Amino acid sequence: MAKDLQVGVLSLQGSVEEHRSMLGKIKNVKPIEVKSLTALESVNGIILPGGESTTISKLLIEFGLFEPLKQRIKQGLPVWGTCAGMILLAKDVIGENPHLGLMDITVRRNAYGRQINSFTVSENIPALSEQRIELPFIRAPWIENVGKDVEVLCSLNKHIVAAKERNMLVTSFHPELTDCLAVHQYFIEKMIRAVENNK
Ligand SMILES: NC(=O)CC[C@H](N)C(=O)O
Repeated sequence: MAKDLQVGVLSLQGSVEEHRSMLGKIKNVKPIEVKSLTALESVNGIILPGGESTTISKLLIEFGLFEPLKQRIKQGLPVWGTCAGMILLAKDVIGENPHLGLMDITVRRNAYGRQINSFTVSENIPALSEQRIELPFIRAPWIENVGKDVEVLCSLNKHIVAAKERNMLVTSFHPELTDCLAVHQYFIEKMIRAVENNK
């Protein structure tokens, strides 16, 4: 029988509950609230949720998690950044200093405009799911450039909104606000379970 995976959600600010509730619906997965070093050390993978990237970055420093998280991701911990989480992972943020600076992407914050310009589209992303999935965008960033090791998973109107580089997955949109578990399942099976099976 497959061993339970401890899947963390960085729980400092943002859409934390939504991700935890999605993880709670997946078999053999234990959602873990990560806001301490001990919790960070215990997880097999981690989700950096949407919210406000500058706030989450400051809180990471305040809680003493910034460097430890950065190191664990560098060492191969599977990570999925949604929206603000994508901004946190980017090596390059247009007009601002980067935060964790780990993934070879250039992102534009609030690229789609303000809260009022939030929208949902339905797309086929064969790399992530066999079903069509709903993609809610909320003051979302997009990716303007990717480095050579980055795999582009989805573009909308020529803007990249989902990508992967080694152990890092990023999406501009919020699957945790839909009732479709496909992207969570992808992260767990294809990224976390894959690493665990190779240990
Ligand atoms: N829904 C989100 O995560 C929005 C991201 C937010 N606009 C930021 O720049 O951090």
